[in-house]
Amino acid sequence: MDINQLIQEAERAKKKAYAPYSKFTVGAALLTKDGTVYHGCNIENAAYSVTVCAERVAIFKALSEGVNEFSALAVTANTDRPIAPCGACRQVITEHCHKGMKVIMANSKRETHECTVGQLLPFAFSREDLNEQHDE
Ligand SMILES: O=c1ccn([C@H]2C[C@H](O)[C@@H](CO)O2)c(=O)[nH]1
Ligand SMILES: [Zn+2]
Repeated sequence: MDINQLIQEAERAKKKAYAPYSKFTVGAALLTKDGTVYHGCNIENAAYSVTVCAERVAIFKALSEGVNEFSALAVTANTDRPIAPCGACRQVITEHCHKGMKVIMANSKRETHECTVGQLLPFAFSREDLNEQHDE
């Protein structure tokens, strides 16, 4: 699966978005090591803060099926520049995807921007920081 195909999968996922409040639809496509693609779309809620982004939906779908080895993530929306995942999603992506994994950001004009997970969230707080947890 090449990058353009993965973006196309993200575009398909975007069509399923449930975004009646923002009207801002987002699609994500998560490629697993074995070549399976998990789709994600944003799912909003009348209690706005309960909304889940497309990226996290894709990751949580895979994890909930016992799949946790990923090789690329594509995200797309109707933005002027290729859509950049929000901070909450960057934290979740960092927890479950290796540092060198490619993140492909795109928009509906098929403009793209690529970076690695490590570049997406430098100096990330991670599970390693919890190892030496002491009370004062
Ligand atoms: O990277 C992003 C940024 C935003 N959203 C969603 C959340 C909300 O439903 C809407 C507007 O923020 O877009 C995503 O799914 N992914
Ligand atoms: Zn997000």
